[in-house]
Amino acid sequence: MGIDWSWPSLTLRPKPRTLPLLCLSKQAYAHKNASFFPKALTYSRTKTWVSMSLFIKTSYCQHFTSTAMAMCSSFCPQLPTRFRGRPICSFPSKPLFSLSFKAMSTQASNASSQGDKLPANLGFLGIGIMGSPMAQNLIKAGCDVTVWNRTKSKCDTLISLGAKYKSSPEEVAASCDVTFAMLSDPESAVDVACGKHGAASGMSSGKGYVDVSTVDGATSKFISQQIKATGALFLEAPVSGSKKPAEDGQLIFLTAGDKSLYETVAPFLDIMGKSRFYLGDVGNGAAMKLVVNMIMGSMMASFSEGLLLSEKVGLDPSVLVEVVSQGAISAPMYKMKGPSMIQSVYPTAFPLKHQQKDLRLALGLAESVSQSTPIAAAANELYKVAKSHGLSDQDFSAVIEALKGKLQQSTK
Ligand SMILES: NC(=O)C1=CN([C@@H]2O[C@H](COP(=O)(O)OP(=O)(O)OC[C@H]3O[C@@H](n4cnc5c(N)ncnc54)[C@H](OP(=O)(O)O)[C@@H]3O)[C@@H](O)[C@H]2O)C=CC1
Ligand SMILES: O=CC(=O)O
Repeated sequence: MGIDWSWPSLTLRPKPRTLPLLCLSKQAYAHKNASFFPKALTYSRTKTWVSMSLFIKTSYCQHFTSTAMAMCSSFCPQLPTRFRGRPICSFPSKPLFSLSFKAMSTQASNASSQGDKLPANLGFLGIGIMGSPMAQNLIKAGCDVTVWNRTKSKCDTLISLGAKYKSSPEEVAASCDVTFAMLSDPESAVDVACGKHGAASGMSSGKGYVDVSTVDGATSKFISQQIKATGALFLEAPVSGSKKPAEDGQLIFLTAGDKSLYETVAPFLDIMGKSRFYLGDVGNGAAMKLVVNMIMGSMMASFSEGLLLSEKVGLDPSVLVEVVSQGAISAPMYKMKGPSMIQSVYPTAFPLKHQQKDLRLALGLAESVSQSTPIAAAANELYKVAKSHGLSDQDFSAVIEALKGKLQQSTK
């Protein structure tokens, strides 16, 4: 086996004082203590965890060691929660500095012989706006990734980066230990998981299926049943965070389902994301995601009204964006999307059709528990109007156009 003993490279702030701090090993992972420093646990192309010494800035040491100790004492803390007593685990998963690994040692036999076998091959189904950067981050981290997408050409970049390609979800699932899926909506998620030549046909005991698409709980439970009927494990793991967070590995995973699969895939979630929540039974991750996106859809609709109203009364909407950004109602979304909305430009990060789908599903969730959600219902109508104006594939901030249409009609 080719062994390259060069040091992992480390990005530090200017002129750091450095000192040797610790050595992480597969044994650390076996004791479930290594999650406090996920980027240090890199899975090599030769299918093993690596031991490595790290050098970090002196001033980080106190924070780092106390964090490490806290995480060692409790890998999976039960945080107080009002969510119907469901267990919630949250892990901020980014270290205080970034590492890029040039080299790995090769001790593959040790890892598997000691029962801490980790997934060797990852599958990724659905190479769209989100799936592409997520899979790319896995590949760049050294994972062995096999991809499939309905439109094959979207896999080309990933293949050029080293991904393998299979011609059906079934073949991907059959050849991989864990398969991730990032599909548009409930219909496509079911089709890819359970349809003809779907992933379930290639699943079996010892494998895992992680659905990161945004779907409703009923859909997720159906997929879970189909996957688990094969003997495999299932985790729902929708993400909060858009195209840029996906590119930057800064997503927030909202997971639920098989806890052992959650633990198995945690290092991979940490490559793609900045934090992860384990929310208990299948359906809870979907519900959390829908509530978050219900709020987001209403916020964007309200922001759109504000931008247009400010302009109509003679204010500069870009000053409004600045004022909002400095106050208690600030949200990164306003500052990020406001300037382009003022220019009537909507470069797609989160397609409007997906935001409307999420509002529709959230309203269904609310109805299932007789919760009144009039603001979200009104926002949903606005997104439906925007869709009917042909804006489905624009960014969801294009919802402002639906209000312009109404204003134009009402002033005629
Ligand atoms: N974009 C964002 O900011 C975020 C999106 N999400 C959620 O992530 C999911 C994916 O979103 P995103 O990547 O933006 O969407 P895209 O529209 O870019 O990608 C959708 C993917 O689903 C595939 N697909 C759609 N229909 C089918 C079908 N019938 N059979 C097989 N494959 C199908 C598409 O394949 P093809 O290329 O062939 O069309 C594509 O790979 C959605 O559930 C969305 O709500 C969550 C967080 C953020
Ligand atoms: O689902 C969209 C997001 O930005 O999160």
